[in-house]
Amino acid sequence: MLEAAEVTKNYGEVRALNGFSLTVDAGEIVGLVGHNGAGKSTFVEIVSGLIRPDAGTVTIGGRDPARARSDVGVCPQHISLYRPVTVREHLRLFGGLAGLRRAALRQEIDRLVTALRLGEFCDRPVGVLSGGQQRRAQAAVALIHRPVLLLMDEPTAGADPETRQALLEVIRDRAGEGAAVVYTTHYLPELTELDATLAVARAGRVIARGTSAELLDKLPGEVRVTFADEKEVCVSTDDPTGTLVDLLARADRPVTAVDVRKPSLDDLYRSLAVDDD
Ligand SMILES: Nc1ncnc2c1ncn2[C@@H]1O[C@H](COP(=O)(O)OP(=O)(O)OP(=O)(O)O)[C@@H](O)[C@H]1O
Repeated sequence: MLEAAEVTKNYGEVRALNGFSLTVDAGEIVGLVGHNGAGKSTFVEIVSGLIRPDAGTVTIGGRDPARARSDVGVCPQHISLYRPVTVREHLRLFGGLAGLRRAALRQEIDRLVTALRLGEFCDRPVGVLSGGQQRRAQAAVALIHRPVLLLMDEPTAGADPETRQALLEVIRDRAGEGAAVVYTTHYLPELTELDATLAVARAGRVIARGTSAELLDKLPGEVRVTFADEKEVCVSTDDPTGTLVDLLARADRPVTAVDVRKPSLDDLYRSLAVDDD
């Protein structure tokens, strides 16, 4: 659905993207992670058709982003809604612009009002809503025309657990119906909940891609043995079981505790996304 190859984008001296490549299939959720400034939002803006790359290619269902806008739903990192306009009016406006007719538009609005729990504030201007309510409204605007590619740029930033849960459920449902999803976040447990594959960005390119299991498999685990005198031995190892057996066999004092820690998504993030400088 989305194919990006060797995309480069410079802002003056700053190289925001430096050979960024990513493929996302229909029905796939890709968790795009990476430290601040890695290039995630710049990539999302290029795929949205908002800015053009300096080099490289991006296609959405085989088309240029500028020609595929109606296929794409964008939830930008910063709220970009009209403050005096109500949530329902936003949904009518953007649904109408995307070509939804009356009955279909009403049905789609009703679905989103229920799924994202917008009912209580749907007829209030965006400007008077709380941050979490605005987040839900922004997501609804991204989803109203049932896009086949969803670009969600930190959609749950600052959201409370209920808002987060509602957003994740809707995104999972849309992927289940065949939408391709690019989901950027700094909150990695969300990616497990979404059953997302991962793309790790660093310095303007994707440096690791795969399921979390595949990426975690390449990381060492940690074995910790505590002795009766409260001294500890902690070893980073590719073979935790073998290492533990070895440490216990060589122990010259009573052992009071052992702990084998498998690598976590946080370890993965730390190992792959640290800046070079
Ligand atoms: N409009 C712009 N003008 C100049 N520099 C920019 C602009 N947009 C982004 N950059 C720079 O490009 C680089 C990549 O920024 P980008 O916002 O894409 O990163 P990000 O991975 O989304 O970061 P974050 O996690 O903080 O949202 C950064 O060095 C940033 O300062």
